Amino acid sequence: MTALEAYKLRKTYRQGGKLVEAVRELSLKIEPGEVLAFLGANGAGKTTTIKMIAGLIRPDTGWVKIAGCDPHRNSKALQMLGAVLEGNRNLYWRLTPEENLEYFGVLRGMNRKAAHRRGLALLDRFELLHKRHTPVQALSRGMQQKLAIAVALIHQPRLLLLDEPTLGLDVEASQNVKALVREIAQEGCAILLTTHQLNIAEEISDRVAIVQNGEIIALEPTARIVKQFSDCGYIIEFLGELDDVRTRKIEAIGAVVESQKMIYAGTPEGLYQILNVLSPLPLVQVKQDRADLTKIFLKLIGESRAATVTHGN
Ligand SMILES: Nc1ncnc2c1ncn2[C@@H]1O[C@H](COP(=O)(O)OP(=O)(O)OP(=O)(O)O)[C@@H](O)[C@H]1O
Repeated sequence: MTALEAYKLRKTYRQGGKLVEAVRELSLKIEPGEVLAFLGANGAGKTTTIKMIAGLIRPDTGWVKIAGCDPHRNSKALQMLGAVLEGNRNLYWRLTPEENLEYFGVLRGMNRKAAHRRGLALLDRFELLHKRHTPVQALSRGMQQKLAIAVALIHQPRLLLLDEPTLGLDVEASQNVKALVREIAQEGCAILLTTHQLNIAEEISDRVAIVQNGEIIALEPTARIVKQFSDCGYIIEFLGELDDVRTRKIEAIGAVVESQKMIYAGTPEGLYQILNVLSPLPLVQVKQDRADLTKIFLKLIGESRAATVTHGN
């Protein structure tokens, strides 16, 4: 059974007398064992979507089903959901890992003994068994993050929501969490992952959804999207200041402009148009580059913005 189905979700907020359409007709599905990376710039609508999926915000229209159950109508859906949403705030800092796991297991409807047993198994698997009696506040950040994921898995959910699981972790802790995410998926849990670290998304996701202005602008297998875009990325480095008019023209072609550099993943014709607009600023180099998710993301966001400018909305 499909682990997550979200259908035409829509949410509008009222902000200082103005309406903000945070999410508009957003649909997605995740199958068991699949990791979907949910990507988007700040304010794109990711958190609002995830909160609607987690049953924390009611959509204006549309619906969510977790393993066939709507979290807004049937509390059973929440038994099939695990979430690590805002950092590791799902933990009690003064309690030990063992106590946290048992507490949350019972809260999710498990009997105490079963929660204890599963908690110990998770601690063992997450290499935290030696810290089981240490208060959470005295654990390292990486350990806290692993524990937060363990707590979210205590009741063996079908769907795990992970918000920035590797943020602020060092290289080793980050590798550790990435490997765990893959393992959890291999055991059949579906994972919806949000991150701004696109290299992480590229490494561990099966599919990528890119959201902009509350809408999905790309939803594809990660390998396919990277392959599809390979060899079509250009980095253009130049000297001097680019004025606003020329910046807007170049953005309208679909490039993403940074300081003294722009990234364009389009056709050679588009590249020449950009060079024309740039002229007579001195060029440092124009190089073709292997596609990675960062460039693809910038390209799609750039194109989508260009389309918005062209259509004038
Ligand atoms: N409680 C709220 N009241 C009013 N507007 C809100 C509220 N929450 C979010 N918004 C607005 O909705 C839009 C989408 O916000 P959201 O937090 O879902 O984006 P996001 O993709 O998670 O961003 P980030 O990557 O910065 O966390 C933004 O314009 C934001 O300002």
